[in-house]
Amino acid sequence: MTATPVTPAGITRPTDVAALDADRLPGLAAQVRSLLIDRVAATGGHLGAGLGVVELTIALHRVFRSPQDVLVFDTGHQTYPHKALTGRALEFTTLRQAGGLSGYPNRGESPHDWVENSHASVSLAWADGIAKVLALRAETDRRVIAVLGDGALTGGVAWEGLNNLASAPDRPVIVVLNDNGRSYDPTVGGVAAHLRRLRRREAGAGNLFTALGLDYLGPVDGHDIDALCTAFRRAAGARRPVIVHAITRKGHGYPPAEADESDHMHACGIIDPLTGRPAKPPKPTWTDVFEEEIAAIAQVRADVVALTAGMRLPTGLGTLSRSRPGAVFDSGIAEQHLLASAAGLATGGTHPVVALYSTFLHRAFDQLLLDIALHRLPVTLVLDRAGITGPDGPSHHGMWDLTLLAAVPGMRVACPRDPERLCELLHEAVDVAGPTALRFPKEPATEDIPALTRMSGMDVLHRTDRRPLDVLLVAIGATAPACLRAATLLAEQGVGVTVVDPRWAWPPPDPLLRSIARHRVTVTAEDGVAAGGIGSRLAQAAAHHRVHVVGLPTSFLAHGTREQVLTRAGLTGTAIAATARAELSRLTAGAPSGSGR
Ligand SMILES: Cc1ncc(C[n+]2csc(CCOP(=O)(O)OP(=O)(O)O)c2C)c(N)n1
Ligand SMILES: CC(=O)[C@@H](O)[C@H](O)COP(=O)(O)O
Ligand SMILES: [Mg+2]
Repeated sequence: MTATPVTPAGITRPTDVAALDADRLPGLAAQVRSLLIDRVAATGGHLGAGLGVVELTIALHRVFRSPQDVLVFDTGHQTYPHKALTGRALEFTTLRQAGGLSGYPNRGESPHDWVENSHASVSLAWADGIAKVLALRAETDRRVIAVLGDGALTGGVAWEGLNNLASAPDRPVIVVLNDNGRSYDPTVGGVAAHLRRLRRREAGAGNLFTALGLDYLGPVDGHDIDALCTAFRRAAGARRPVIVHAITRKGHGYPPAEADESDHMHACGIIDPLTGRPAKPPKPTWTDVFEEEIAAIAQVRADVVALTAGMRLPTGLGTLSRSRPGAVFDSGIAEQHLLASAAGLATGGTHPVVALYSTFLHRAFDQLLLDIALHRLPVTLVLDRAGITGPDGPSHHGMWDLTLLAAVPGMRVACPRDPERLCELLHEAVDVAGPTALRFPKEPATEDIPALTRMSGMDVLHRTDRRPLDVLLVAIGATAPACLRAATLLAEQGVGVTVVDPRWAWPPPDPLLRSIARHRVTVTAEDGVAAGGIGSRLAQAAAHHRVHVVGLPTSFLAHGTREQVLTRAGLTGTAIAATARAELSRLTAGAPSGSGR
């Protein structure tokens, strides 16, 4: 009689995986795969990467004893199988929803999760640090395993990791290289070429890893559980730093993902699980607007080139890469290299446009400050996913960029309020002979918000007729709709409101400081941390006037929909209006002014 199939729901802990008869493992893999497809189809999330590591994750949990053995996943987008095999299978109905399962490892969910940061290439550093502390505590019976992708291996900090792991033969970290040949695009650069030669066992390929001093096991079929278990046991027995080179296929086992040449369904929205097609036709996004405009600009500006860190399509460089292939440069997942290479390109007379997600700028701040700004080079950063991204959670919100950018000498920061202004400001930015940045949110392209008038670059969006200049609302970028909503609420309460959009939010246009001086109260709104952001710098610049900053708290904001997170953070029209009212009341009562947030 055939045994009943093992379902992930029946796996409450990794030892359940280890205890299974080997002939039941293919069934378990099939069950995990269908769980991922069914659940991600219903909620949206990452798919291709997780499908590619189902067998690899089963093998990890058969050979190693998590959490006694430490499993560190790089980037973390591929950990849905790991979550399914560590007792969370039933929670996938809440995936990436407020209060529900995170799309990345999360220490609050499970002792089997270690690194919540979804930024690539740091798993080896984490593993190195954990191995060191285990050695200090003489806990030599615990193994440390880092699982990183071939894309993550194109990041410089991964090579810093290999360098350090190789320096400590007595601290045996096991590196599992999940090589599916893809980042989003096929992985680029010399590392990718070397991995291809190793995959093909080409004679004379050499081996970068053994040359550094690690043992190398592979290439191993990353979908053969038995072969993987054998390799992992050998790696564990080596008692020295070792890399297991597993060859996997991104999207494996789900034909729509396997057939998706763009990125093997790396991430998807709500889809029909049978076809893999979106349940609803996708709406045009800000990224789409940028994609079209940068291609149009580059058609007439031969000096304009575009740069990406392994994210050509997600950052909207697809059209340009097809219309002018030589104008788009992909560094791999290497933002620090990307920005310093932009400095080199700019020195040579081009105007580089560096397309990044806002959150990934953090690791290249030094290159922005001392390679680009110090030399006052004409580089434009286009920061997508700025502000609250939502379901991707705290390590993906693009909420620190304004604070970082405003601290850079000579930096000019454009914050378009709508797609029309995105196009306008992009054209202006590529004409600036110095460092500029332009940022926009992850959401469908909003309706254009026309201005009543423009004063030296600053747009006036609303004025309450026949009312005094009680409140000035300064809308930074995508907060304009919320500020206009606040103006309506305040006007209903008899408050005179002016709403302005500086467009170039930093440094502030002169008319903005004059407007602040003319109004009783100023409230600024930005989808960036309030501390050190545009508003607090305006407050500083207009210190003798009442400026109240509505912005995001300096804290890590959990995942949820963008609207839920913005509402929780008080970045809504109602909350902005309440801030203005409270300040006016304090003024009227002669009470001391409240501090900015
Ligand atoms: C520093 C950084 N830059 C960009 C990204 C966006 N990103 C997420 S996954 C990914 C591709 C990762 O490729 P790989 O490591 O090979 O994993 P795979 O998806 O193939 O399993 C990228 C570029 C990121 N998470 N971190
Ligand atoms: C893990 C990672 O960094 C990317 O996959 C990111 O989650 C994609 O974000 P979008 O879905 O907003 O393109
Ligand atoms: Mg990969």
